[in-house]
Amino acid sequence: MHTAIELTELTKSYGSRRGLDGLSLQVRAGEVFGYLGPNGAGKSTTIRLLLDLIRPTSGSARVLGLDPRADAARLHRRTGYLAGDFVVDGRRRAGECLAFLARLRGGVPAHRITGLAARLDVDLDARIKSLSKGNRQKVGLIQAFMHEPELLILDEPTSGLDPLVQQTFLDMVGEARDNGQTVFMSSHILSEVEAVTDRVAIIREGALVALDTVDALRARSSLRVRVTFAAPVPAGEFAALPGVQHVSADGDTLTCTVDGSPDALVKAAAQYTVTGLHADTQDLEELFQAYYTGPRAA
Ligand SMILES: Nc1ncnc2c1ncn2[C@@H]1O[C@H](COP(=O)(O)OP(=O)(O)OP(=O)(O)O)[C@@H](O)[C@H]1O
Repeated sequence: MHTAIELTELTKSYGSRRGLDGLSLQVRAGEVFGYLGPNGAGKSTTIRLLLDLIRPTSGSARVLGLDPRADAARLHRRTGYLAGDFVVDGRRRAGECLAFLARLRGGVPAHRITGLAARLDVDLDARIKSLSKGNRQKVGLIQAFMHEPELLILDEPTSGLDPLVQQTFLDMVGEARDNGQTVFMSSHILSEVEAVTDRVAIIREGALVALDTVDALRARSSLRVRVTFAAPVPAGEFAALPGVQHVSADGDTLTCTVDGSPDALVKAAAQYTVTGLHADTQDLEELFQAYYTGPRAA
């Protein structure tokens, strides 16, 4: 089986509100897939649909080749799920909760639980209610990873984790991939997950706006250019060039962005006396901001 998750025209309406709007995408078996989008984009809605915690208004989802609704019990045994709002009985000790969840999953070797707890620095004897938000999140991660499921579905797994623990988490994800497991994880911050993701989908207002590798998305970044001339130049002439946008002139300095080749810009600038030239690419976070706020087009 080469497809771990397949969404076809998946739509979820909450009354008149649209949670998800005809979303189609495929997650390949064995990949680490980042699911990104701003708050309210529909990430948790998608994840809840995958686990049959809510039902679609129309369209369909297949997970590990199964129907989330008809095959829910079989599917839940083969997946590890971390909810965005992971909650367990606060009066119980972390170790008791994990042992209980391990039994529900048909048994997990004790060393898997203690090993993950040691790695993430979780006190298994502590009562859940005494744990900080970050430590509760770590208990959530342990229960998702402990049975080495074929598919991990993680909703905002890095939320509340300090940078050191985030790195441990990323290592765990990398090891899961090496082990042949598939990881589908949501985040609204690309930099927290880009190091381990094979591909990322960016969604906004319930629809897909981009799906590619991080490198390919990076290659789509615009070039930011600042040219200084010996004397002021007519900005309009540059604004008309292919791919050149956001042109502004300040005295003898012209700034703009360029999509694609800068050839036309360089040739136009060469008609005048150039005294300085500076060019750099948008950083990834800026690019993502553009996806989050720019026109809704894939
Ligand atoms: N139970 C619900 N009832 C009504 N509207 C809902 C419900 N759940 C989600 N929505 C709406 O659906 C849209 C998508 O929400 P969702 O929680 O899936 O987004 P998200 O991408 O996970 O956001 P966040 O990053 O803030 O968790 C939002 O507009 C939200 O207000």
